[in-house]
Amino acid sequence: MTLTANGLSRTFGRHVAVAGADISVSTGSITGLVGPNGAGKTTLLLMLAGLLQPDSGTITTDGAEIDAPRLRSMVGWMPDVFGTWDSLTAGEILTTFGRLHGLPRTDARRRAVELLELVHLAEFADRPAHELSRGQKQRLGFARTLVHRPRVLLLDEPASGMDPRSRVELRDQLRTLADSGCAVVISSHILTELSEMVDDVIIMTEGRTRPSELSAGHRWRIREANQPAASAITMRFADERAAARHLAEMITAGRQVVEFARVDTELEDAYLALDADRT
Ligand SMILES: Nc1ncnc2c1ncn2[C@@H]1O[C@H](COP(=O)(O)OP(=O)(O)OP(=O)(O)O)[C@@H](O)[C@H]1O
Repeated sequence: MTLTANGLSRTFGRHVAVAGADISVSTGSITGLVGPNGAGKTTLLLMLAGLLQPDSGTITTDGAEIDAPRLRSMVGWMPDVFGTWDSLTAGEILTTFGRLHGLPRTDARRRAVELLELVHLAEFADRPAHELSRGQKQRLGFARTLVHRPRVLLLDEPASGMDPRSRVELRDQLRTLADSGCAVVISSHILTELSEMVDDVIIMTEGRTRPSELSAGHRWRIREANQPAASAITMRFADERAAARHLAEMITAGRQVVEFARVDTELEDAYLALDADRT
């Protein structure tokens, strides 16, 4: 399944927030959405989630136009600030969302238990949401996003309040979800982290989208024993297997490799090379 938006635009009063944005995401892939503050990322995601009416443009799934209610039923939307109903417990919040998505009561309860376990909040099932920390609320927000088993996940800065372990888990969970048939879009300003988890990147500036001009594959830094750090070399490999093959060849040839690591600043470099700035 492919979700495609063409020429999406949205203005607020006289301010053009999104100006003819294009994006296409498919099952199995994780797409990063990056851009400066005010570039229009959240506005674009809201339109893709069926929560904000575009002024113009089309949204299709596998080529067929899709209306907002159907979009809402297939998309899981995780906003950057997750408002909870503070007096409800974590379990009640997820059950309520399940019910709102049309699950029968017992299924909604079962799904809530399953999701609280997934995000390691089972012990908070019966505690009111106001007792959760910011990162815990974000994990609950992620669980809420998954309640109706969406086929498309749109996540706006999902990891900003999470601790390192939760971030790593989120990254693994997103890959598992993509592998099991989800298309994932994730907006983030943490570019090194993003580049570790995405297959594609869309850059947004002043309401417009453009594919990132990242080359295929990744660069790896290689240093041999007694080689000064400054003279370590970098090489580009198509994928991890190719990198591992090269490492094996070096070792077989008796080279004393002491550093062999992926360089994850490429997205950051491409971003900083943009002329665009915050608005
Ligand atoms: N409801 C609104 N009413 C008026 N202007 C809005 C509204 N929502 C967004 N905007 C404006 O539209 C532009 C795009 O905002 P948006 O939130 O989509 O940017 P963003 O790329 O998500 O930014 P950030 O990285 O800071 O989250 C901004 O200039 C913002 O001020």
